[in-house]
Amino acid sequence: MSKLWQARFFTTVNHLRELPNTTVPEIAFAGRSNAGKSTSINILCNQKGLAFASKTPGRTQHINFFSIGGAHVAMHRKDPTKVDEIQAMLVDLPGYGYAEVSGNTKLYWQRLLGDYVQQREQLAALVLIMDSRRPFTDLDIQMLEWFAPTGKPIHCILTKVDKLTRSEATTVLRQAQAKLDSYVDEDGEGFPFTVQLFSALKRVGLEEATAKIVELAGLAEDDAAAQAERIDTPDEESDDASED
Ligand SMILES: Nc1nc2c(ncn2[C@@H]2O[C@H](COP(=O)(O)OP(=O)(O)OP(=O)(O)O)[C@@H](O)[C@H]2O)c(=O)[nH]1
Ligand SMILES: [Mg+2]
Repeated sequence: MSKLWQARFFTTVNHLRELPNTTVPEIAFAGRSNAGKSTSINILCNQKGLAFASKTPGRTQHINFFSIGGAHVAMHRKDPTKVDEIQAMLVDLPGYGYAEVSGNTKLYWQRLLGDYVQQREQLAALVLIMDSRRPFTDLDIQMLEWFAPTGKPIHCILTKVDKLTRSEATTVLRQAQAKLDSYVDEDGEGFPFTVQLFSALKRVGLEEATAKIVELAGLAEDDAAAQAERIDTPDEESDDASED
């Protein structure tokens, strides 16, 4: 059972000033409207109705936070003792590039998204969800370039691969990898960008995505630490246990 399965709805945010004052790592899911962000969150968390997925593009219009750890947090949100138990947050961002929203609304959301990804200290990594049939649209690139200067990781998920043949999928993955490798900073250093294929429908790449997100959210160490505690490992065995 993956840690992500514990996810619960935490809060919805419409303005930056409403962002929760939690300090745990956040993993945000960004991507074009209809790319499959909400569906991916549901599959990763093994809960059908957690994030609201829809056939209608532009469905997720607020920033939705899902907490991991901390029993019944949704009900005890105001109770700091419960909030303390939260270990990480998954964040479902509104999709961009949705043609039907008016210019002003679009600008408002674009700015909110930009500010959130560039300024949110708690944000540990970005998961960039892209339709494998048309990855790296202009707005995806903009998102990538907004976030790259933070030096934090971006994990690209090329979803809906069930719509591609095996050889198409292989090509798409190779091209995406090359695209990400082409980003270098002023010193010629690459960025911590990774990419994988995924299908929520066929559950392709589910294990890989889970492991990656658990790692990025800092939940992997927690798991290892909890396990060590349970087994009560003597000191001399924990060669790589780096806590002071
Ligand atoms: N074939 C296929 N369809 C998928 C997959 N993942 C999502 N979809 C479909 O894509 C549509 C959009 O999915 P959502 O998860 O709502 O997309 P979103 O990125 O959250 O969209 P917004 O909330 O508008 O930003 C839905 O009809 C999903 O059923 C997949 O892996 N394969
Ligand atoms: Mg959505």
